[in-house]
Amino acid sequence: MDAIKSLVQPLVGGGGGVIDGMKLVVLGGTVETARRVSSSACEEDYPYDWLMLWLSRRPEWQRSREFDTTTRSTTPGFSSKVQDNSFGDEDFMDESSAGSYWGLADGDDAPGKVKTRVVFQPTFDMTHTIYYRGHWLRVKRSRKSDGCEQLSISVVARSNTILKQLVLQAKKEYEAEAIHRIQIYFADSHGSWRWTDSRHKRPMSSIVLNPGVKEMLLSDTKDFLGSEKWYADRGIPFRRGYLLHGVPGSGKSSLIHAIAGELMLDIYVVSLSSSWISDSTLTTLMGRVPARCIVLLEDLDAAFTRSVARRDKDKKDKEDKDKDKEKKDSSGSGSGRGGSGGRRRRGDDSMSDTNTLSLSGLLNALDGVAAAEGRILFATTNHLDRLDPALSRPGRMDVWVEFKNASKWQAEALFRNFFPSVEDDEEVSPGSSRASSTSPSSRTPSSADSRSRSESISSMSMPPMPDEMEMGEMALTKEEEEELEKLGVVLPSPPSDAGSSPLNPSSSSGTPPSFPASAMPFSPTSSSATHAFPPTLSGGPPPPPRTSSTSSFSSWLSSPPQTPSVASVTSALWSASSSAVELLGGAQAPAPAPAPVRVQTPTPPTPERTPTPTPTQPKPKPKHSHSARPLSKETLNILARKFADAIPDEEFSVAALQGYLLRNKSRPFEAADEAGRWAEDEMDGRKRREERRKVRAEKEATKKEAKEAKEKEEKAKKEAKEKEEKEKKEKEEREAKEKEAAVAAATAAAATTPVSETTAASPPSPPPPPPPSSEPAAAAATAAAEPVVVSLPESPASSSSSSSSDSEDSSDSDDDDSDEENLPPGVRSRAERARGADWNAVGSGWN
Ligand SMILES: Nc1ncnc2c1ncn2[C@@H]1O[C@H](COP(=O)(O)OP(=O)(O)OP(=O)(O)O)[C@@H](O)[C@H]1O
Repeated sequence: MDAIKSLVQPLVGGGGGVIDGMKLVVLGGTVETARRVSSSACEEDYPYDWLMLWLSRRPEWQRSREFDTTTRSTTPGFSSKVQDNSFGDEDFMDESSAGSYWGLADGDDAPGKVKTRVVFQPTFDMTHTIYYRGHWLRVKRSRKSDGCEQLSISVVARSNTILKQLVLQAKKEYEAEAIHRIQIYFADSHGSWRWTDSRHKRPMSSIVLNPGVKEMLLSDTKDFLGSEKWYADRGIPFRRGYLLHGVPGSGKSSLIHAIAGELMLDIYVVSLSSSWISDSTLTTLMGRVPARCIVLLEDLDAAFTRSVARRDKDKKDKEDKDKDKEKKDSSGSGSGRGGSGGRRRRGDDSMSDTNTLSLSGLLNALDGVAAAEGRILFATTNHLDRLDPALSRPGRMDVWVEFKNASKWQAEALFRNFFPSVEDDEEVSPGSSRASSTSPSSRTPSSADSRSRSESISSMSMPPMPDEMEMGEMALTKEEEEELEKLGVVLPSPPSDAGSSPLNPSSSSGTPPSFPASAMPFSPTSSSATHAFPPTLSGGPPPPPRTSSTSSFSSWLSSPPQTPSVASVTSALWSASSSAVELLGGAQAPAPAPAPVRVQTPTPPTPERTPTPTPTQPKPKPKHSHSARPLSKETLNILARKFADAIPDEEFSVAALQGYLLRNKSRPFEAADEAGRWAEDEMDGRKRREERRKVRAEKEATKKEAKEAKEKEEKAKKEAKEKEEKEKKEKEEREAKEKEAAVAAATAAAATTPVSETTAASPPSPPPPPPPSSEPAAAAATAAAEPVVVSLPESPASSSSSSSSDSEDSSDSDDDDSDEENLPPGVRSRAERARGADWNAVGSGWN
């Protein structure tokens, strides 16, 4: 309402009854004729992307005092660099082509200076007014409560044609952009696909593989996409898988990128080595890919390695558990320890919960019920030996292609592709890529043909628009109307001529002027109904439209689908290179589900090598330091051959050779001349590195052994010490027990002993002395069994009685006693001395 008021205000001006009445009329009419289109980024709503791209190109934002800028747009069609994008190679940005809509660009051409591209977008929660074809449009970008971005464009007009035109134009511009680019989506840990990057298509001709390989793959994928009916008729799931395996840097990702460009398919990447990947996440992701796309599973071996590691871990856990149980049983206690062990294990389990992709989970995601149909699956691995044979089942990985280090043939082709030739420069038409004409493979019918078609599609899909300012509100052409109908674009019709709108005969005057994005089924194809795309997070856009891509692609494949896929593969293979490709499995059999086709990197034709002539042409001086001057074809051939001769066969990856050429990009002659030395240096360096690695490994092994020996020794020492301490402790415990027993016995004996002397005169009985050892204790125990006679010191008064008792107790010492009686006073007899000793022994306990 505010918007309308602001528009009407200048017209109606100040107050007054008549004016107020007029205001009401105008306002009422305006309300009735206001039209709005809105679109949201979170839903599967392509128009959001179309409109955002279109808006960002509007010159208004550059004049506006309120706009948002970004250097990282989520809108496909904008080039962006994303840190976590590990897919493929560097994408060189074409600044000049971007200039038209990158509002601000650093105009400084200083070499090496990084340019920052800035996109202008409507500010959030601000209403912007832009002029389009004689109408003022009001644009509002807002954020909904669920965090999704929403874009509303409204216009005050009698009909909604202008909005339809706007949507169509935005769509065309978007598609014209998308036709040169492929979109890359990465899986996230929530099981959703996030739009991550948009890349320029990579020409097939820039991929240097031995003859026949890429042609075979391209033709096979095309055949597959055109064979949907064949699969449906036979009830075979419409899926095909390609396994690319081999050394790193050999072009696996690059080839997938190029094929995606040729087929105009987007790429959905999942890295199976991600820490969060699990069976359920992968299944969800696989069920959410659109009907036509390339799914790329990177590091396929990670799933298997982890499965094995997990099996080992489970085994170890089980052993640990058993050990714990045994310990618990034997000790009869230790519940605390067991408990903590249990807690620890649970902790480990919860960690592995985030990382539980299993082989069966992977296989299920590939061909389970939830797996999407129509997708082309590419999987890459550097470790074929780690994969499970279960993967070769049809529908999982049907074609296996091996990638090796660069052959001489590849080295030569790479060199020729890398440096420009004069002839090529003359041949190259403005705007076409050099690489597409230089590579011999670009002249193969399939890629050249498809490229020219895509170019014609591109030029067809974006007709020059008439000057907007002068056009005013135009009627839609018949084609536009049909296209809108196909798209299912439904816009509210004006109440006055609702029934008469040729575009929307079905829409009634009751249609609300504003409607949610979901009410606009812009989905380009009917198959998009199964395109269960999840809401992307943080404003990532849904997959871009592929309407024209798909339809134009089907026009490429307008011939009836090739029936048996294997046959087509076979023909593709043999036509590509009869000697180059080896088929494993029944290629002749009209098998509905073809056996995996294994393509080994073919041995390239070895050209008759004549001694490489030295190019006679004087070395041209490069005009620019960053690129070489074009060479004559003859010179280029000579140099390329020289280069290939100097490079040993299958020693270096293509990526390594490319790195060398990049360092010499302005010096083709030197690049060819010095290649031999570079290769030698590299191989020497490799040897040295290998030796260093060996020495390091040996050192580490020795260190490890020494450490283990030391640990063993320390453990033995510790065990011996523990044993000693344990024995000592046991001995002490035993002694203490014996002592207790002795004391108890002595106490018991003392309680039962008849005292032979009057206790009145006796001193208080002393506590029994502790037995020094077990023997005295035993003696004491024996003694306790007999009555103890305690001899007291003889008092003069009792000497007679004492002597009488002596005479009774020791009859064998009668002689001595009688002798004693005869002894002079002060001289003690032997017996008396002995008694004194006894007395002392007894009395010592008192002192
Ligand atoms: N066969 C090839 N043709 C053209 N360029 C290649 C080829 N192989 C490698 N390259 C170049 O080397 C770089 C790395 O290539 P790419 O990522 O495709 O290799 P890869 O086999 O997928 O490696 P990895 O297994 O490590 O992922 C890229 O810049 C690419 O342009």
